Amino acid sequence: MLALDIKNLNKKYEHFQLKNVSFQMKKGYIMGFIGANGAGKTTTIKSILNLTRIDSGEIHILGKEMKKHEIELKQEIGFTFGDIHFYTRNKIKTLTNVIKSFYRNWDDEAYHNYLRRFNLNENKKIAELSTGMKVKYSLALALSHGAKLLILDEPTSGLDPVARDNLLDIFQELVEDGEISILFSTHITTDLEKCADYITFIDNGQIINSSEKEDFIDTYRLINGKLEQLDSIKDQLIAYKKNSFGFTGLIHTIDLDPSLDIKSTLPNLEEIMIYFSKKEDSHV
Ligand SMILES: Nc1ncnc2c1ncn2[C@@H]1O[C@H](COP(=O)(O)OP(=O)(O)OP(=O)(O)O)[C@@H](O)[C@H]1O
Repeated sequence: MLALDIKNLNKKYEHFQLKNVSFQMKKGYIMGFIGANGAGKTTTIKSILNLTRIDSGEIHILGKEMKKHEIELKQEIGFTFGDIHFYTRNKIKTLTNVIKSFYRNWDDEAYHNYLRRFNLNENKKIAELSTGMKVKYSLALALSHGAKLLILDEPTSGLDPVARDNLLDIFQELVEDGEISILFSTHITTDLEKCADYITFIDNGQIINSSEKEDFIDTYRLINGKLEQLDSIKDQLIAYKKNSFGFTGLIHTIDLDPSLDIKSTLPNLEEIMIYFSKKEDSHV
């Protein structure tokens, strides 16, 4: 079963648009959603959650069409956007009491467990929370109403390395029994190397690739060549950088001619993102 099925999502702002965004996420897995600043991650997430109006497209969540079943589906979705701009003069406890009243399956025991695990004091005011504490509090809320799909916008940014590592462990525990699925956007590609099963990469409003992590990486090769080889391969490269030894470039694996005497290695996610960000200039 699919936790998420997005088809041909289009959304236009004055200076930006999501263009035919389509991807699917299987139930019980963790998908990392990556892309540079301004690539369209938050806009996609808000569109999925119907927090912004889309121009066209179809969104199915847990087998149901979001447009038709929004109220019911919102019970099954936990989402966070990190910051909290409301009820800031109130204590955590007060805001929780408001939020929990919206959820049929609110689990107080789970909520208090997460507060303890995240070292959060219910008597602190929202305005007194650090960025990392706000992220953790948002997550505690998202995790305490029996959500089957978690959609988290940059949940690890603002967290220190220890808190981030703890959170990634929690993600892995949550998906273990195959019932919960997690989509999270991030810039921190090492988080994905640790815990994502699937990667979806958005660049300038378009999905470049969405696949299992190993297949995703295997789609590309990083090559190191001599300057005199550059002309013969330049057109196939996604982008390249010249250096004092020659050049390094990113290429689609299928475009790499094995008969060429050029060293190639598997890139990491960060390298893939960096070269794509330079694609428009064709070289860096
Ligand atoms: N309400 C809006 N009105 C007009 N343009 C918007 C609006 N919200 C976002 N945008 C534009 O849409 C583009 C994509 O923004 P979005 O927040 O989706 O990117 P992102 O990938 O989440 O970036 P980041 O990693 O920086 O959070 C940006 O150019 C942004 O300026």
